[in-house]
Amino acid sequence: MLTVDRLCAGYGGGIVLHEVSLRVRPGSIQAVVGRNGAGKSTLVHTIAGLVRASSGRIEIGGVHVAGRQPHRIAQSGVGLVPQGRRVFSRLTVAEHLHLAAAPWRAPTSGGEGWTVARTLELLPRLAVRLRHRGCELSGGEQQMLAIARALLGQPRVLLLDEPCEGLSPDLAARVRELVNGLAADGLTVLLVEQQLQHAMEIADRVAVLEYGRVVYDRPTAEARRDPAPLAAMLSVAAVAPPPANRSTPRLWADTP
Ligand SMILES: Nc1ncnc2c1ncn2[C@@H]1O[C@H](COP(=O)(O)OP(=O)(O)OP(=O)(O)O)[C@@H](O)[C@H]1O
Repeated sequence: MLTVDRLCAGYGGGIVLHEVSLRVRPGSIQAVVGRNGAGKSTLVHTIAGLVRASSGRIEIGGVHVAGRQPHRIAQSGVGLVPQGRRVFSRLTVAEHLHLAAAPWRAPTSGGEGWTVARTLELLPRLAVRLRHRGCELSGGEQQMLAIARALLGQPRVLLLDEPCEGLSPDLAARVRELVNGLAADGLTVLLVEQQLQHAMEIADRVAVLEYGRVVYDRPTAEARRDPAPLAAMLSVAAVAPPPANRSTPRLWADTP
């Protein structure tokens, strides 16, 4: 369970997040949408410890982690897939994976844990690119690598900051399928998305951030039944397709 309670955070004394509260259950996906500059990245960075919370609580499985160093928060079971992937251009895929799979990282979820072999099974495209450097990968491959790297940290809470940004519609749909499968396996997922429609395809709840405040947070099914408030907040058509089946994680094998 990820609990964020009246969280305030910002930069250089300025406040960006104003008393943000969210609760994300294990095995569920909480989408956070909002306009550019609303504070979505600041929220995931604060949960990951990259931005210091000025007040409020962040709990992972009931343990208060706000104020800890980022590596301690990662050890508590928080994995971050950052906006823009942030893969190292000069390191190979194999080097990224072996660095991320540090042996001190025991599974925090009590499950079998993520190994390099298991991530390659989930994301077989990476297996054929092991010797390629970050700068030689396509956008989709870089995104897979960013997700694999986060999984190797043995997260029980996965934070994804616009993982579909810049991907073709087909690849973006596969990333969503993958995220959906990870939630089906029990991960707690907080997904920052620009596209409301895409968020609603897989999320259990949708929250809207506006000027750093949560102005909407409802189950997706409810949002789908009454899309007008969301549409008004985001100035978009909030018609979404029915929920995706969350049963089996699908493999992502073919060429992106
Ligand atoms: N490192 C930083 N230093 C100072 N201000 C920052 C920093 N990062 C973000 N901000 C400011 O915080 C506010 C929220 O930015 P943030 O990146 O969290 O928004 P966002 O909702 O993720 O936007 P986008 O959808 O464009 O990625 C903005 O006003 C931004 O200028």
